[in-house]
Amino acid sequence: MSGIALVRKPGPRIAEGIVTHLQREPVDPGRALDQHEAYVAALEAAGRRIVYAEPADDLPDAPFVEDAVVVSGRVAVLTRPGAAERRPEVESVARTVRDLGLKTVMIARPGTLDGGDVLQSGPTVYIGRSARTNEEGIRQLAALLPERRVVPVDVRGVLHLKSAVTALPDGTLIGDPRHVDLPGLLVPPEEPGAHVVPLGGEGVLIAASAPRTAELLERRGLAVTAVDISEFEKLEGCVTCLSVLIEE
Ligand SMILES: CN(C)C(=N)NCCC[C@H](N)C(=O)O
Repeated sequence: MSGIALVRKPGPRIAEGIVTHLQREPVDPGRALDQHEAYVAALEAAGRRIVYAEPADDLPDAPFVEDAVVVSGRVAVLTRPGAAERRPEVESVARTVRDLGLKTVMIARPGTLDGGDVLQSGPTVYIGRSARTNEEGIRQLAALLPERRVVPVDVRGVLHLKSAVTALPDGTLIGDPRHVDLPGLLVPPEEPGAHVVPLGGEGVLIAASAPRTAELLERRGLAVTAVDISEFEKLEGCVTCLSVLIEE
């Protein structure tokens, strides 16, 4: 698949990232960097051109780059993250997407929106109503993407919509009905199995912590690549959070 994957390397302060629903565990920055390199290599092997946002080593959660920008076609919506300490991440991501020639628009106060709450599947954009994304953020994103069908979704007990549900290449939603009410969910056998990144065609990227889901998806004819992202999972990250896919 052609296209870009926007990513950002984890910095030495990654272990200080925000933890909301999990018990804090020690995070090894060196291991996180190695895992990030393997994640990037998997996207590259799937044909993506890798573009790095500039390092933001003072901002521990900066590698979760998906929360700073939502890209729809050639429009990049710069977010206003719900956690105030994550807002400084957006400026450098804005520079990168402008350098790529995307038109930038932004979510403005009092709206809050994290990219992790935005799940795009075909013509539909599901937007999580979560502790990070408010009603005004949803309203603004819908107004900025008038050609898309926007579906707000309540999120319970997890950080983001995409902590609970993502989409397979055929549009099937895979996720956990304890956290979202969406019809026709394919329920994965383990929690991190709810997170997939489409790699093009029948390819999907998932976390190595979801081996039974990998088997389930392979039985459905998908080509699964698994990557170990344990250090990011300790900070409530998942495979989607570490990249933004941009079509060229
Ligand atoms: C879909 N997900 C989960 C994301 N897009 N982002 C994860 C951000 C994790 C970070 N420690 C935080 O609490 O903000």
